[in-house]
Amino acid sequence: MTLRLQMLGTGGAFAKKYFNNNGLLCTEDFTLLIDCGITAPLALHQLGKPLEKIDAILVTHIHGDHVGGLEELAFRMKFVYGKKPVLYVAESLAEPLWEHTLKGGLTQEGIACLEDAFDVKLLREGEPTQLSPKLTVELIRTPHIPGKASYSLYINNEIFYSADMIFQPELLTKLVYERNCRKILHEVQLTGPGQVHTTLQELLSLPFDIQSKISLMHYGDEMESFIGATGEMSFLRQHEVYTL
Ligand SMILES: Nc1ccn([C@@H]2O[C@@H]3COP(=O)(O)O[C@H]3[C@H]2O)c(=O)n1
Ligand SMILES: [Zn+2]
Ligand SMILES: [Zn+2]
Repeated sequence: MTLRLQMLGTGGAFAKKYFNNNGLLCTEDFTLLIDCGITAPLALHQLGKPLEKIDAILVTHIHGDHVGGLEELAFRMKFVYGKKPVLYVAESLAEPLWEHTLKGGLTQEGIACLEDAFDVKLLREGEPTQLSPKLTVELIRTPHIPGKASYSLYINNEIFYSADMIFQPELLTKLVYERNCRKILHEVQLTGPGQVHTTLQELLSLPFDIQSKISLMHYGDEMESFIGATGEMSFLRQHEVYTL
């Protein structure tokens, strides 16, 4: 089953050389935008991708580099295309996404709640959900910021796409050895203490066979100086199209 991934950006929250870590995941008949950060509208414009070609958006957690572009997207879909974008979101994130992030900008006549701006599809953690005939996504809650929910994705029961997350070696080991995970798209923090992210040093402690499945994303502007220093892992490049 062919899945294609094109990252709109592969940068961390403060990167300036790279757009926000948001990706277009495509089957032959469906395009899912994974996260829609502050830079997503500009990245889509530069790639020549019209918003109406996006069939749905899925958000992993509530940080600007993952949801900061939703206001523009919703307004342009409404006023330019006359459409309500489909939004997949974890049950636990729907209310805070509206109350804490989108309400201020989107509220106006005709828009009083998240469902007025988006065709909201709630996802439950641990329950694989079919988004289209060839695309199934399961949310796996992974730790990021204490007290804030964040969800990584298990795609088609074989590809792990990490949200921003603290290193979870047991999860990665279990996915590879017990759930036949064949590809891991993982966030990485190259320098400084991880705290709320996974450091390169932590990922380098994984067995080589797991490392060889990992592509690194959500990195800082210093990425180029780490080429050749990532063990069996490689860097995902923004705008390149990968067959997964
Ligand atoms: N305890 C924290 C919380 C946040 N941060 C930084 O803020 C960014 C928010 O977006 P992010 O992509 O999750 O990356 C976070 C950290 O860089 C951080 O460095 N330490
Ligand atoms: Zn982030
Ligand atoms: Zn985050």
